Amino acid sequence: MADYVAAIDQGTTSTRFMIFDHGGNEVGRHQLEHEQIMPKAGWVEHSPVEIWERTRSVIATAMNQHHLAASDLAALGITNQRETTLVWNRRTGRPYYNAIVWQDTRTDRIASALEREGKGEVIRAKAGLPPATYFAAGKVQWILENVDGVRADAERGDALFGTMDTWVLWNLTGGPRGGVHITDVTNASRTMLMDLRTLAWDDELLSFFSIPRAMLPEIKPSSEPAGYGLSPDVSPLAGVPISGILGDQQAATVGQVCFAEGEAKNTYGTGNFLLLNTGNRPVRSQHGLLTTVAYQFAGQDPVYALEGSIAVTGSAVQWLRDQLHIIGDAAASETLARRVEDSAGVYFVPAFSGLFAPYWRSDARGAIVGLARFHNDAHIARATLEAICYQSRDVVEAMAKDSGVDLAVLKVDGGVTANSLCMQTQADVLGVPVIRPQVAETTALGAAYAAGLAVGFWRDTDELRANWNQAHRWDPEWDEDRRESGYADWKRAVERTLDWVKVD
Ligand SMILES: Nc1ncnc2c1ncn2[C@@H]1O[C@H](COP(=O)(O)OP(=O)(O)O)[C@@H](O)[C@H]1O
Ligand SMILES: O=P(O)(O)OC[C@H](O)CO
Repeated sequence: MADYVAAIDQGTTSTRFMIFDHGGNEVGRHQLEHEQIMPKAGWVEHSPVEIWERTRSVIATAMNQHHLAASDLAALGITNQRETTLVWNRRTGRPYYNAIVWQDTRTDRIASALEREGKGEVIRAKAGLPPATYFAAGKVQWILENVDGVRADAERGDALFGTMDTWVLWNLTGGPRGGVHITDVTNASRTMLMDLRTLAWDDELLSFFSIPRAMLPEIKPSSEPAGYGLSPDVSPLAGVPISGILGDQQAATVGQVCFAEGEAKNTYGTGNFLLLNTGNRPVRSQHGLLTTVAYQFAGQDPVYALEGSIAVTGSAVQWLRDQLHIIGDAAASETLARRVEDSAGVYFVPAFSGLFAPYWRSDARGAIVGLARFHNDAHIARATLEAICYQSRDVVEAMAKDSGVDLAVLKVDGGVTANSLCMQTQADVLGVPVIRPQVAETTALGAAYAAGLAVGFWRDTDELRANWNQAHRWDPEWDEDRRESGYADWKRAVERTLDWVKVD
């Protein structure tokens, strides 16, 4: 059998192709960023054509750089930024409009109308999600209502809806010449259109958004033993089965080997996403968390998770770099923040896209509070890192209330975990140790695991567990008084951001 398994990770800021060996070690990678298109405040778009080109390019470059051929790969997995939505023409392969990104808030009126019309409760009960701009269905509705010709094409079955997994897979399998139009249960669970118990598109939910069924992909498990075939004219990987598909946060859950009920991970990327495995039953949150499918391996029952999604964490660091210009790169946030002992009473609530979990307030906007003339850029940098940690505490508290699980340690991964000060602060703010595995790219690894399990490259999840090794551990240092007074002030700061924009 071939020695490696690879994964495409189509993320919010970049697309990467990663190759792993049987021990779960990285063998090679290539990564390219794509443009963040922001035509108006609150709007965020990506060019699907650029993303598809970048996908082809990262595959070809990584394979060439590491002198690998398709025959070296046993399987390929796909993982993706979730909820980001596009609609394209089946015959031409051309998108009707840019992809509308998960952070985009243009559908706030659609979301608030659902609540006003009493449909919110049905969506919560069936899809496990609160009506919010975050999820895909409102974005599809917006495209159907605002882009000429899409609705008629959608009703005829010529206009196809997909999240990034679907778009990338459709193109890899031939595009207009017979591309496979599917998604997996984890991505479908982020649309507001799938019933979590039947794992099928739901007619009542479709009717809330006036979405024609003909435009929807078929829902599949997260792993597919037969795999989907790559088209030889689009990729050097022809012959390698695509046998795993998972949304990126679910993939990180698999990569962090959270296979038992009660196991959790927190990923720190553009946003933060804490997922707790709740076993084979969907748990309804009473505290602002989402119910979502964690994964479904072929022939097995689905495994569900409670999720705390935070919209802005690593992207607040990017904001310091790109908009305030107080740091040159993300890593400099640590150097700058270390120039001061603490944030000296400054709190930064980066509610750029409203607030996600556990608040779900699209009327919130960002604020920096507690400023005096004394404060400088280092205090702002420190407050930014603290905000990442306090937002995570908000979801950890909600998780404990919903599930009764008090985390003894927090398993972390993602770009921000390179910031040791931030991880130390996370341990301090939570009062539990924070641990990071040796392979920090758990998202791509999880997609590779799903693909490799499907084709027998890995025998079972026990074999994957043996691959997990701790690389770093941060233990709490703050005393209880500092921890609790800091958190109480954070909650006061959050209050200041609410009810800032008028949605209706
Ligand atoms: N040393 C660092 N300190 C703080 N933030 C960082 C650091 N390195 C990267 N980041 C942040 O991590 C994010 C990228 O992480 P990544 O896991 O690649 O995200 P994504 O998968 O969302 O694209 C960026 O938002 C960046 O600002
Ligand atoms: O691409 P990331 O890592 O920012 O993840 C985005 C999430 O999937 C959004 O739900």
